[in-house]
Amino acid sequence: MNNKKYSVTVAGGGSTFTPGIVLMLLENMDRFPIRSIKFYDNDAKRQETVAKACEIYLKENAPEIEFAYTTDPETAFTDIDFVLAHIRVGKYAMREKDEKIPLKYGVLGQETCGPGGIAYGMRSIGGVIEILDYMEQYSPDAWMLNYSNPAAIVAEATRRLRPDSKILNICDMPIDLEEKMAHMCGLKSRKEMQVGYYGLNHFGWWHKIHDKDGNDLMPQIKEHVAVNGFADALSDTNQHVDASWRETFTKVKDVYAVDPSTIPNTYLKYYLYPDYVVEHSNKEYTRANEVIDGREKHVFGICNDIIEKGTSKGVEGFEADAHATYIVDLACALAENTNERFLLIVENEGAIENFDRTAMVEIPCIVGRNGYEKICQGAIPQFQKGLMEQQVSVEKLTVEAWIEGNYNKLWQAITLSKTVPSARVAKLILDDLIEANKEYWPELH
Ligand SMILES: NC(=O)c1ccc[n+]([C@@H]2O[C@H](COP(=O)([O-])OP(=O)(O)OC[C@H]3O[C@@H](n4cnc5c(N)ncnc54)[C@H](O)[C@@H]3O)[C@@H](O)[C@H]2O)c1
Ligand SMILES: O=P(O)(O)OC[C@H]1O[C@H](O[C@H]2[C@H](O)[C@@H](O)[C@@H](O)O[C@@H]2CO)[C@H](O)[C@@H](O)[C@@H]1O
Ligand SMILES: [Mn+2]
Repeated sequence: MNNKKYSVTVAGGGSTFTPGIVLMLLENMDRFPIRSIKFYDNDAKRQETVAKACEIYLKENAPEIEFAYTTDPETAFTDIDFVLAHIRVGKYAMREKDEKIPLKYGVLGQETCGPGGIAYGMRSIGGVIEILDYMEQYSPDAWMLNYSNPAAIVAEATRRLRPDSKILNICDMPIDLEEKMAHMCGLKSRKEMQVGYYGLNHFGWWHKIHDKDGNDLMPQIKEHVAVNGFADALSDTNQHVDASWRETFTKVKDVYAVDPSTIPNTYLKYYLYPDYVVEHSNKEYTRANEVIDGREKHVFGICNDIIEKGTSKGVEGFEADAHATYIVDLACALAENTNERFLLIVENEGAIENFDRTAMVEIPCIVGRNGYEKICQGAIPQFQKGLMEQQVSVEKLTVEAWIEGNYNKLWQAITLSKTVPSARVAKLILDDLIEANKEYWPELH
């Protein structure tokens, strides 16, 4: 280990995930020493609540770390080694619209899937590119670890618009699910497994899982998933106690049944059972409402409590986000050349042999000081290839629509989504989304 101490900027300082990430960083100081943490957000008021609480917590628990929060890009991005980016352009107010507008027309409403995910992508591209540009302007050697959603569309946009930038796009859903699979096999951690995985972000499959001695764990995991999905494999650190997440973890058994040769990502539910999802949705109260009434109230409640009391001592509820340790793992891999394996969202270039070379795919990679090397996944089956070809076209058309301001390409993107029944319905949804997103989308012609 070199003796360097790192300087980190959290972009989206006002995120509900920020306190969990800060505590997780503090827990990992032995392997990832930190000299400075800065928060950056474009909503000063939202960020201030999270920042003031974290400032108190840091003073009481790690006074040696310099801390600052700002809305000024130069202050935020100067003299840093890493940007941890988790912005939500349009915040929960727009997530709610993403979810409720499609439902008006009988189409599922989801944060990152279907028309809602496309709408969110059209807002996120500009925000993420702006942060990447600030980082490159003020700290050209820094790396951005991006988990701002919708990661598939954001990754395609950065491939098209900033192909040489130092950004790694990553998602924590496979990490959460691997933790559950490790539990199914009686292992302590997902790190005791080695996996083969292919797909797009929120659209992938495990096709190989071995333990450290090379034993095949797939039969044991399949036996469990066939009956229970991921439902009863919740780990102690699992945050998803909300009913909607439990339902999603259970539904995996039906997703698995369609192709029992692989283990699916939970998000495939939205593409393979969209009718079921719509039937089980409440048009008036979607996941955005659940999050506003749940996670957001919880996190901001704790922050306000700490600020009022002037101390974090005796205030319960601030918890390190255990699943987010992959962020430290990833930063360490880059900084310390650990050559650890991660599922990253990267340009295919033949890693999935029979799939578009330019697609941004989610596959295992080895990460070290000079970035990543992809691990070839070979040829994929016709079923997955067909689904992925349709979905990657949705993602590419969305990015093209954003770059060109092209109405028809966005209409095509929504029409192509497996969650949408026809071009007619796609147009109705699109026209409502345009109205709702005036403040955020480029003008479409
Ligand atoms: N990749 C993953 O697996 C994964 C996992 C969890 C969350 N996420 C993503 O993390 C993000 C945060 O989620 P959340 O629920 O905490 O949302 P949130 O709304 O609580 O936080 C997002 C913050 O981003 C800020 N923001 C918006 N646009 C910005 C911009 N242009 N520049 C700077 N800041 C900006 C907002 O003001 C807000 O404070 C979302 O994109 C979410 O989808 C990703
Ligand atoms: O509906 P939300 O906002 O609760 O969750 C949407 C996100 O879900 C996944 O992330 C989970 C993650 O899998 C889990 O380990 C833990 O960290 O919580 C996250 C948020 O609930 C998904 O990967 C994200 O992309 C979604 O934004
Ligand atoms: Mn994700």
